[in-house]
Amino acid sequence: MGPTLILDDGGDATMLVHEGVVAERRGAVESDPVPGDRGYSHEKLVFLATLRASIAADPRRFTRLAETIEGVSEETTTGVHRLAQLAASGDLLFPAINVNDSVTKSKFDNRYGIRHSLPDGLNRATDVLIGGKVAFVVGYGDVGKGAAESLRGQGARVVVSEIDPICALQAAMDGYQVARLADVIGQVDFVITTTGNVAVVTAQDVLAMKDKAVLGNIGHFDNEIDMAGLEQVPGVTRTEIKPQVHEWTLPADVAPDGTERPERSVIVLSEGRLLNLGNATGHPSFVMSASFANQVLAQIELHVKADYLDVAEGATPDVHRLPKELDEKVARMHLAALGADLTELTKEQAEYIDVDVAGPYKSEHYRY
Ligand SMILES: NC(=O)c1ccc[n+]([C@@H]2O[C@H](COP(=O)([O-])OP(=O)(O)OC[C@H]3O[C@@H](n4cnc5c(N)ncnc54)[C@H](O)[C@@H]3O)[C@@H](O)[C@H]2O)c1
Repeated sequence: MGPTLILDDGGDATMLVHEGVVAERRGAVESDPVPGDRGYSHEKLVFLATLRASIAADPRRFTRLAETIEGVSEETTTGVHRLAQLAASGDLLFPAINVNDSVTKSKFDNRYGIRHSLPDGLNRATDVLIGGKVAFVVGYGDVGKGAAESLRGQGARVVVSEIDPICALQAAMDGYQVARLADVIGQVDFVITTTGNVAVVTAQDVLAMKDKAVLGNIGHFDNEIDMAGLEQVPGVTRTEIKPQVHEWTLPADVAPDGTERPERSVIVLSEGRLLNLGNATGHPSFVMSASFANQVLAQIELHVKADYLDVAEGATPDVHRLPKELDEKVARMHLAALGADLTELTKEQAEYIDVDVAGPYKSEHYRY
């Protein structure tokens, strides 16, 4: 018997099973994309090569696996996005629990974890002083909020870009300059991507960067910064300063506005992959303890087949969040280690605000 549960981070194992089933049904794996194609990345090539090798060795491996798997719990924003796409198209093969959107995951790991591990990565990689410099954070979601806060804490002047007006307004109200990357790129010393989106820093953006500026991604894949596009720039060279730290020398050229630009270079961290993992040791264990407690609870829910995971006759599986009671339980379990004393509701207060003394204390749509 094969595995019955997947515990995923980024959706790779889940996608391998789903795309494996499709490829086995078709008897072939899709052809490799080339630089410039939608979805091209080094990871995608490795993914497709893995599928090809699997089908050659065992043409029904993923079909069998999909039959025994009872569900998946997913750790991160990008993986949840992929699950949501599969559920929307009716192609999700088993129920999924979105661990990322437990409050005790995304509002803690994505924010407070990044607040620790972003400066850790920058310092270990470069030891460049952050104070007094200009730092640009692309995206102001949970990861962007932690990134901007940590850079400001180091004394940087932080500029944020957003495509979502709510997050852009939050950034402005938090006191950050909100600007488009292209408008200020020539003045910034650090560019950090936090979006989980594709090509938010293009090769043209890199060409416009200040000499010796530092560029890093703490969002997701190496296509968030268009690394494949950067490699294609004529005359560009890459020198390894130390593992995971590369100086990309850009040839003298003429900018789109006609200005002549001399030879210059930018420092790219972790080859465009997650810099807090490549240049440092990721998040500290305490914040990951909250994330992994959610994962353990989600795996138990899948194993015992909690009622809300049932798939109705004729319906397709869906993506669920953990019940709020369990989210509160994770937080409750971490309070004592920080010396935090929780106030207990009186029965009268609980009735007044219409909750149970034991929780949950907030409605599902409360945003924290
Ligand atoms: N490095 C790590 O350790 C770590 C930890 C947690 C999450 N992540 C990853 O970080 C990424 C972001 O996670 P999150 O929880 O902050 O997600 P989120 O959805 O809360 O935030 C992403 C933000 O990026 C914005 N955005 C999208 N495209 C943009 C663009 N072109 N320009 C500017 N802003 C843009 C969105 O509007 C959104 O506000 C995900 O890929 C997630 O998987 C990484």
